[in-house]
Amino acid sequence: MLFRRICFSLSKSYHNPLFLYPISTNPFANSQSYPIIPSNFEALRLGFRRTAALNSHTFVPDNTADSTMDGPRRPPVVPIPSPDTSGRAEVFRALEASLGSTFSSQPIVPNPNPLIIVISGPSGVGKDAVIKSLREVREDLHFVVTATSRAKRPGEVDGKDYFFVGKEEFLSMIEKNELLEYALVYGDYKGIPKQQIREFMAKGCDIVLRVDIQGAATLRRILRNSAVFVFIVAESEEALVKRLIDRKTETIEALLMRVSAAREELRHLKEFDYVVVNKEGELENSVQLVEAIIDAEKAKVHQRRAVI
Ligand SMILES: Nc1ncnc2c1ncn2[C@@H]1O[C@H](COP(=O)(O)OP(=O)(O)OP(=O)(O)O)[C@@H](O)[C@H]1O
Repeated sequence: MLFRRICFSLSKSYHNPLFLYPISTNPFANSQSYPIIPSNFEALRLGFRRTAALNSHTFVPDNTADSTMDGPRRPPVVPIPSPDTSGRAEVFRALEASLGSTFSSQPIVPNPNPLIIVISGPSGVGKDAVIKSLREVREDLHFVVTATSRAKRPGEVDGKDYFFVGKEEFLSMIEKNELLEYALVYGDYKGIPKQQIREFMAKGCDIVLRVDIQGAATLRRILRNSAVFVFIVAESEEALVKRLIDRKTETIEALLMRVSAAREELRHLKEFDYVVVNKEGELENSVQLVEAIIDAEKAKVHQRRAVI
């Protein structure tokens, strides 16, 4: 009851700072040019007058003004010509003069921070397929090339498929803390070079990292919420297994290992920020959804900020 009374008396108070907020804040104002004096049009519109006795952000109701929102208005101190009869520049200047400040040409919102997008999911769900299509439609993304200690296979291109570095060099990269994350996979090292990420983030590019579930878990520990984690999944276990069989790239042993690992890997879904169900024959929709996730992340008011 006491709380309600306080709220009621605050809402009645003309000294309530919330009540005054729209007057004292002008998001378009360039405060370098003129001091912001919210004295004329806006104040008159709301039926306030400025008082010298109170501080510059404080106003009291002007009983001489018409304080109803829809009633007749007092003309602004600086007459503003109608856009119907005057040029845009003239109306623009009059609006500035009336507000007592110039309109800034600075962007209202700064450029979004470069984003790190971690794409992961069980084997065979379509990570590579999604990334391949994404590469074609988004030029502003940098797809990180992983470093590996394994030998180059026929047809592989250094710097495109992997950075092929010898085992000695890889160990030296670990020693110098040059890798964001690394793992020993079937006797070969694989890792993400920090320098490559730094270089492209400095150019304003968003970064895409394609890692397995274990890699994603490690990156989550390192990057926490500064990166966005996307889990790609097939619509069903059955669809996933059929896709892997059709790919014809695995031996029977490898196939069995991948499908049994996939079951366990699906449990990690909750550690991700987004899930994309890559349905059979609907690869394009999945790519569009990943794009929408990136766009939504770039439009966030509270941006992620990754420091590598
Ligand atoms: N939406 C889809 N519909 C039908 N086939 C698909 C779809 N997405 C991917 N594929 C096919 O499924 C197979 C597995 O996809 P892909 O190789 O991209 O999986 P992956 O997640 O990268 O697997 P891995 O982790 O084993 O490398 C490929 O043959 C690919 O062309």
